[in-house]
Amino acid sequence: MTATTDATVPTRDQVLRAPKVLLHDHLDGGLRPQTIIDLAAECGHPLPADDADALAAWFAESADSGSLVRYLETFDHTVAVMQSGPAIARVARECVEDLAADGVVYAEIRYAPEQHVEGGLTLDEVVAAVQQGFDEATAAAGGRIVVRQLLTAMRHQARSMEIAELAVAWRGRGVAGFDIAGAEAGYPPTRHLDAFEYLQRENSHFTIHAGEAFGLPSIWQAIQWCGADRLGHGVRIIDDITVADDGSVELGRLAAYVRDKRIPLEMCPASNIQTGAAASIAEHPIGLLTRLRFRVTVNTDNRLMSGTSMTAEMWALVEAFGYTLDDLRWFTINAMKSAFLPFDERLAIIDGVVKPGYAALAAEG
Ligand SMILES: O=c1[nH]cnc2c1ncn2[C@@H]1O[C@H](CO)[C@@H](O)[C@H]1O
Ligand SMILES: [Zn+2]
Repeated sequence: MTATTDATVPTRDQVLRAPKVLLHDHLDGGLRPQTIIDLAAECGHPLPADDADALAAWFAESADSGSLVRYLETFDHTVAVMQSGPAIARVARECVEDLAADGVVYAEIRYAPEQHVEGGLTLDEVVAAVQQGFDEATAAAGGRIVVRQLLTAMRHQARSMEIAELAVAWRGRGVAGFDIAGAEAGYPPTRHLDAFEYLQRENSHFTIHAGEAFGLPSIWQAIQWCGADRLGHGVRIIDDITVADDGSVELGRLAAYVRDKRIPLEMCPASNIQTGAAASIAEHPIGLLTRLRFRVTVNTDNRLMSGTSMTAEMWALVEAFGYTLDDLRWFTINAMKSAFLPFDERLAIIDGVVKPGYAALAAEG
């Protein structure tokens, strides 16, 4: 053991206090239950439950269906109450407050602007409202957390080019990249090839939800046709890896490419169990992929639907795999290296925040 690392298994309190980096978290999947109730009352949206605990339970149960499509239906209620500037700004502000309280030091938060125009907002006004909420909360947190937006286009819709242009227009003003999300089967990433090609010409960054509810062809398209910088989930890359009875491992060409190129996997264990992409945390491919040193990152996906947090995700991994502070530090540095932030800013967070934070925990013995 060196002075700055620790090979002991942390306590839950240490996981909470450890600096954490979050690359995959949906703004409309992380509302506080009470906020949904308040906003629904303001805009007259009927909810399936009317007190905060019952509503939280409804989301968790409804999302627990084993199907991505059914999981996504729960977003009807969160998106419905995020249709005005003040409502969106409040959700964005509270998101940052909740992440900061959970020990997150850097986060990229995504949502689909096209889903927030029912109340008459323009796409630009939606992005501005989110940014206002982020700015207020990051200022209040006194620099303890840095937050960027990722703009998502819905893969079953046809607005990806417009959203890609919006991401480029807002680059440097709080937006760090682009994504596509929604039901995966039947909506391959190549459907949005023009948007991805445009972003590449603009030297922009993007990630693609791929290999969650659909397998290798989706991952292959996302990387080799669309040029994704990172993979949202990417769990099905496991289908291209063979583990023999003697424990030896063979990577197929796609899995080898993903590992060799250090393509970041935005893994979201709790969400994957709800949508049926993995049977349990202990059986989640993150264990093998970590052992094989893919560039694995740990994420929440939807804190409301999965009743989760960065601390809860990491703690579940500690319990299932016996991960040490060194392992959590590795996930965190992997994530920070993979962020859509300029290199010098990534380095400043790794050297100025992540490493000292883990060193302080290691010194606790
Ligand atoms: O795990 C997921 N896979 C695919 N799509 C998702 C997931 N979580 C959320 N969304 C979709 O992304 C939209 C914008 O944030 C959400 O409204 C939801 O439909
Ligand atoms: Zn997601």
